[in-house]
Amino acid sequence: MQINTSRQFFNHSLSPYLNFTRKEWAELRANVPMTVDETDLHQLQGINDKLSLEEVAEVYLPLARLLNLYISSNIRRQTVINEFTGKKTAKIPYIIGIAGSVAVGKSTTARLLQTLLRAWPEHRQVELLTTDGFLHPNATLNSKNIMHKKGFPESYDMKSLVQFVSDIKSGKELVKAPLYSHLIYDIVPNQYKTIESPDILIIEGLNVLQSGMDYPHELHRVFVSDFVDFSIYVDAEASNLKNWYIDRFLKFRKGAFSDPNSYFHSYAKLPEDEAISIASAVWDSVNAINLNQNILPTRERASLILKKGANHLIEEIKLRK
Ligand SMILES: Nc1ncnc2c1ncn2[C@@H]1O[C@H](COP(=O)(O)OP(=O)(O)O)[C@@H](O)[C@H]1O
Ligand SMILES: CC(C)(COP(=O)(O)O)[C@@H](O)C(=O)NCCC(=O)O
Repeated sequence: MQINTSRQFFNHSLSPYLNFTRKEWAELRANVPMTVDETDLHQLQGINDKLSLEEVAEVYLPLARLLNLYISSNIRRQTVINEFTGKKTAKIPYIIGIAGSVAVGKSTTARLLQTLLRAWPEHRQVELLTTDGFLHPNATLNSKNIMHKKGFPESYDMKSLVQFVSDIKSGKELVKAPLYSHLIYDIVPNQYKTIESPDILIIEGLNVLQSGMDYPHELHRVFVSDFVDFSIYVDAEASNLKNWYIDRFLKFRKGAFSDPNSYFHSYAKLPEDEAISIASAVWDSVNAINLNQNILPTRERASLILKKGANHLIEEIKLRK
C-alpha cells in the first residue's frame, strides 16, 4: 500500500492536522475484515439514516483500526504504571469523545463505533454515554428563563457531568448518569444509565470539547475534555445541518402521532409545511446560534475531524499530528 502524504505535508506544513481525502483514508483500513453484517447495520440506522456498508468499510473501519491502535498503546501505558509501582491499579476506561452540532450524527457515529469496537478481535466492552442526560430538567430551565437555550453551556449541570467523567477516569466501578429523552423533550425522572467499568466509554454530546472559556459562569475549571483520550468532531456545512435537523424533526413528529406522551405530539396535527416552518425557526433561533457561538469554535480542539458532505457521506478527514 502506498499513500501519498507528501502533498499534504507540503501544503499543510503549518497545520496541526494531517489531511486525508476519503480515498486516502479508505486505504488505511489495511485489510481489516468487515466486522459488521447487514443485520448489525440495520440496528445502527437510527431514525432515518441510509448508512451503507460501503461507508462503514471506507470510513469507519479505518477509524476503528486507528482507535484500536491508540487503545492498545494506552493499555501498554497502564501496564508500565503497574510495573513501576508494583501494584495493579483499577481498570481505567479509555474515553472517546464525539462532538459536533445538533443533528450532525453524533449519536449515530457513537453507536456505529461502539458496534465496530466491540466486534474487534479483542472484544472490548464498550459503553455509550450521551451528555444530554446532564441537561437541567425543563422545570429548572424554565425557572431560570433559559428554555430557549437548551444545549447552550448554561443549560447543562456541568459540575455533575465533570464529576461523572472524573469518577470513570478514577476507576470507580459503578457510575450512574441521568437520562434525557427526545420523546418527552426532558430528563426522565428517577431513571439512570449505569456504567460498570467498561474498557472503552464513548461520550457523545455537543459540549464534550468545551472548556473554561465556554463556561465563564462556572467556578470550577476542570472540563470533560480533560478526561477524554481521543476526541472526534463531526463537521458539516450549516445548510446540510439544518436539512438534517428538519428531517429528524419530521421523523420524530411522525413517530409521535400515536404517542400522547411525546413532546412532538402537539406538532403531529399540523400540516407538514407548518411543521417544517417551526423546525426551521427552532434551528435558526436556537441550534444555529449555539453552533456558531459554542460548538464550532471547539472544532480545532479535536484529535480527529470528520467532514460530512450531503447525505452524511464523509468527504474529508483531518487527524491531529
Ligand atoms: N451516517 C449517516 N448516514 C445517514 N443518516 C445519518 C447518519 N448519521 C446520522 N444520520 C441521520 O441524521 C439525523 C441526525 O443524527 P443523530 O445521530 O441523531 O445526530 P446528533 O446525535 O448529532 O444530534 C438522524 O435523522 C440520523 O438518522
Ligand atoms: C437536547 C439537545 C441539546 C441535544 O442535542 P443532540 O443530541 O440532538 O445533539 C438538542 O436536541 C435540543 O433539544 N436543542 C434545543 C432546541 C431544539 O432542537 O428543540
